[in-house]
Amino acid sequence: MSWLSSLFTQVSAKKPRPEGKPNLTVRERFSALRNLPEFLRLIWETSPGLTLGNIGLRLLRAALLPAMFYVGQLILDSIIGLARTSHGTASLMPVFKLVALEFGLAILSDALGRAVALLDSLLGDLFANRSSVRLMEHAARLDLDQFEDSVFYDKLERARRQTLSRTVLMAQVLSQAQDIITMVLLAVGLVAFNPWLLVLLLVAVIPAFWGESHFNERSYSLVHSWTPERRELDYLRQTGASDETAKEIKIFGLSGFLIDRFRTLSDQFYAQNKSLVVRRAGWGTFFAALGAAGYYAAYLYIITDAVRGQISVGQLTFLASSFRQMRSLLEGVLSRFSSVAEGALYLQDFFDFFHMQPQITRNETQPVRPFPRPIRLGFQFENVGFKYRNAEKWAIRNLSFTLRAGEKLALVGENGAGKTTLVKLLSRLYDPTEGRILLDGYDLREYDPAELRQEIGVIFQDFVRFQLSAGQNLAVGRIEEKENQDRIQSAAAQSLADTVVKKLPNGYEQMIGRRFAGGVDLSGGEWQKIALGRAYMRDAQLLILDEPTAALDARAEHEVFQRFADLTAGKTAVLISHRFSTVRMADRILVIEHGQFVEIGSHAELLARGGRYAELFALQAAGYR
Ligand SMILES: Nc1ncnc2c1ncn2[C@@H]1O[C@H](COP(=O)(O)OP(=O)(O)OP(=O)(O)O)[C@@H](O)[C@H]1O
Repeated sequence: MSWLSSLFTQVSAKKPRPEGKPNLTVRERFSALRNLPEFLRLIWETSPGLTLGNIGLRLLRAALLPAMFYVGQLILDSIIGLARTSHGTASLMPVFKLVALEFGLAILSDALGRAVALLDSLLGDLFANRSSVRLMEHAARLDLDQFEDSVFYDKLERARRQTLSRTVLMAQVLSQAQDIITMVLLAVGLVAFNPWLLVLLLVAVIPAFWGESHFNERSYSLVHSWTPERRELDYLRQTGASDETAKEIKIFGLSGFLIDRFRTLSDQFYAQNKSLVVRRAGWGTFFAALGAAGYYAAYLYIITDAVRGQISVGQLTFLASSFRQMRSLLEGVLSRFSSVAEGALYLQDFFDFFHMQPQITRNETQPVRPFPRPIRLGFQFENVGFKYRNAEKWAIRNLSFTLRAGEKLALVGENGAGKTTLVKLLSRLYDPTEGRILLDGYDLREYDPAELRQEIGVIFQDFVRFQLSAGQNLAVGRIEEKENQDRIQSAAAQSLADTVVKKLPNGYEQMIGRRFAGGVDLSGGEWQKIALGRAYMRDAQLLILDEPTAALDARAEHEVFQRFADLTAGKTAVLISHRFSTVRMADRILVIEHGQFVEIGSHAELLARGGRYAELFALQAAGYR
């Protein structure tokens, strides 16, 4: 039995499991079970009442089956007793009572089954909802940096996808416990009669379980190792018959070529799969026969005892039914074990996700520094360097400059120079890898990140187009003020979003974006005006606009900046733009290249200096001549 030896090598040698590959070693299956207590605790916390009810009903149901078998035994024995002694004259009342009892138990068992299914589904729905809320709450606490790690992201995705299957896992775990209790109760009866019956049962069932696991793993491996070919098969099938490809397939006469390749590949897969399913069917028959042999051996043994008068006919049926039931329960428990253990392994992703902690938090050990109002000195970059997670090169390096309080600073640099990165460091979406950023002389890390973000209004170039109403899309700039219509309307007026809203059929109530019914989509520039309005929703001390006007037409851009200068009077502002017509309005301009400082100064100073800025400015100006 080569499969048997391969099973044992699995137990002893743990192989690395490629990502997404579902076949597990036995050891992996067992060790994943350690996640179950924590999982059960979460279920309990979801609803102690429903959980208690569920467990209570299942306990009752677990005990019902042995009770019914026992009543069956009593019925048979009393029938035989009556037939022997009374020759039809004695009262049938005791038998009727027993039958009525069995009938009652049968109805109760059915009702309990339905009640358990109902509680499973209610508890499962509630658990799925609570898990999604927990997941969203925890994800909101984590750092941006963590979302950019592909391993973390896979974990989050898997944790998210697991929400539904975890409710299945919950029902499986509870059913497993219920069946085990039924088995223990039935086993007590069998052991009381003869312990060897239990041994016989295990001998009959366990090989079938091992066989099942082995062939499951083989099919998974086959399917897994054939992933590229199966993708190719899908591709060939689609390419061979689709509206997009039909034209070229006909003109070039490619159908024969594609069909031949499809036929070759699918025949190879068929051959390999056939050998596996034939072996599986063969072994399956053998194991089923082994199980049946165990059952009939036990049956013979019990019959012999009954014939010898050592047990009654009622006991005979009780034991035979118990044995048969135990066999099917044991098979069920063992095969469910595989899926429970696999589900428990996926729980690991879920828990790993929750064990992850954000790095950018308030320092709990030090008293938090109150945010300065107003900012007096500004933000000072001291030799700041930053490298994205898993990135080879530095996005920003050796950067030193001061963003003075109250000034309007424009950032200029080619694509990928590090402008957006600098803004993310200012708003503490990331912390510098090297060096530090000071605010009024103290490290930015000494302030509460939540307070810092309240004082900063940032509109990123890839701002979010929320599928919400126009008013809500503005209100996200300060969500606490979502009911404050005056504030929303004045923010809209400041960013020119009011001109967009006026044209909408339902004004501020109009759903924008196409995802939901009745939604109206906007042009790129119209979206940008709405997004800009978010910056004016808050009374931030530092305003950052990352390419805020890229999609605006020339007239709108001019107007936006006229207003911007007025509206940010006395506030600190950072502007990122590739348009020099915008940039030149700033008090000073910082030029960066490959994440490094190049020069800083006013438009006039930089032009006079004749450096990089003057060169870029001349280049763009030439385009307009
Ligand atoms: N999340 C990220 N992970 C890894 N690298 C990143 C990430 N974001 C940006 N980078 C890299 O960091 C460098 C600086 O990017 P940044 O977005 O700051 O440039 P930018 O000056 O704003 O460019 P643009 O003018 O195109 O908006 C680029 O080389 C970019 O590829």
